[in-house]
Amino acid sequence: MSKYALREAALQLLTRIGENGGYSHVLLDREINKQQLSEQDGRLLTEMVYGTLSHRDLIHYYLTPYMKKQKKIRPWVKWLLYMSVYQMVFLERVPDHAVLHEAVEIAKKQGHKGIASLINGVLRNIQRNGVADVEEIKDPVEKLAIESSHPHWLVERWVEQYGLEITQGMCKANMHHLPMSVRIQPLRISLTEAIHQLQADGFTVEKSLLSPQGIVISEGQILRHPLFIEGRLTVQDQSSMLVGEMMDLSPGQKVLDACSAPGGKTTHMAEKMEDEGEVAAYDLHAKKAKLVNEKARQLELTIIHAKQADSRKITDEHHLESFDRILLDAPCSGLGVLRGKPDIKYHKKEEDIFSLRNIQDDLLNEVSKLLKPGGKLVYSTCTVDRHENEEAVAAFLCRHPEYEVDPSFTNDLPEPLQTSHGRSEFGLQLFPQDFDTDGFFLTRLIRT
Ligand SMILES: C[S@@+](CC[C@H](N)C(=O)[O-])C[C@H]1O[C@@H](n2cnc3c(N)ncnc32)[C@H](O)[C@@H]1O
Repeated sequence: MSKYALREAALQLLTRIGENGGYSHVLLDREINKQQLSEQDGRLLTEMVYGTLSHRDLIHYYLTPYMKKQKKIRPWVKWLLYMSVYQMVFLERVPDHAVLHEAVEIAKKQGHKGIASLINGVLRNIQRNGVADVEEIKDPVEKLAIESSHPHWLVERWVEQYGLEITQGMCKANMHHLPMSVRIQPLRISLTEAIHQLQADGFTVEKSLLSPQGIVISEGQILRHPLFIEGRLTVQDQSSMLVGEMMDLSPGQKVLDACSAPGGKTTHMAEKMEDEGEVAAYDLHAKKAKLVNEKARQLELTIIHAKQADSRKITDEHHLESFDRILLDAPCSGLGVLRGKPDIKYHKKEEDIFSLRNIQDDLLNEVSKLLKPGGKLVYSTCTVDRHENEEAVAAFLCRHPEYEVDPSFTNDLPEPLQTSHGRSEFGLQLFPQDFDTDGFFLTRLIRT
């Protein structure tokens, strides 16, 4: 595909995602497959789309002084400018004159001479005079929000909860690509064998520090590899692997996974149980519960039975105090998983945190009734927010004096996490910059 056609495709995707909020990874994959793009073209298209989206607010800041006289411009014109400025400022290997020339050509073709001349004027001015320095922004929260293109309310909230330094680390990590990690199905392949096979096939891999089943892949297309296709390994972020590691499972137990789809943690638990015992898995949506059963089949695990149910009423399905282990991997605001999908940070709303917390409280209250005395309950979220994490646990413990944080929780954490600054009396908050993972929270409670 010519560079011009690639830029046109990038512009179409950006306008659609930026204005209508389509899922960037789904639309990008679809475009790459539809156009049958080479690996190199696919990478450039992804770079232009993801790069522009993840730097949206910073680019807007750069453009503002050059757009003062402009009244409203059409969305595609705005995205053409954003995309061009992204390439001029951040992509060193693309010469400015090529970016400028092609932007003007696209403007002529899709609009008219007037738009082409606007694009030409703005981009030439930027080429001549450069862009503003964010250091000029005095307020540190505002500066961080703009330079990392995160919503102001979120940066403010994080700074209040975790301080400026940790927030800076988080925002920076969210601007970078998340390395892919996979989990071996240990009943079907050993870690050494999997690493050996992947290396022999040209992959660059290393063992995870957080799970003995985890492999971090820095080079190589795992989704096309036979080990993945045959279900000998599955894709899972290392932070999520921690859950299976911390459930303290053994063969023969009866386990509840209250919010299970798509089944990453359900299958991990069944592996830890050597596929002996029972995992009752639920999800609010029937279609999603089906995904859990499919994943279990793919990985050749037989003890998982997933069904649709609202786990806020799960005591309708089971006897009280009947499970050895319970996992509540709760629906959450997802503020820990902003890095893979650069546009989702713009759609998050602070009020969602409060409505989700109500659901988390209801779920915790309900599932906790099903745990046997002496049993263990893991509560986890893929978010970074005290209200949904530490505070949710603290409030639960107040309401349920029969529960406490498992005193051996910290000692059982993998070695690198034992001294992590995210530990508190209520659990462990993993920040995305700590181990280059998603942001994640987990804790283990016991019923005394
Ligand atoms: C964080 S995701 C779970 C991810 C899953 N544990 C995994 O590792 O693959 C939360 C899930 O909870 C489900 N959910 C939300 N509210 C629920 C409810 N009231 N009862 C059961 N499931 C619910 C959502 O549909 C979503 O699939």
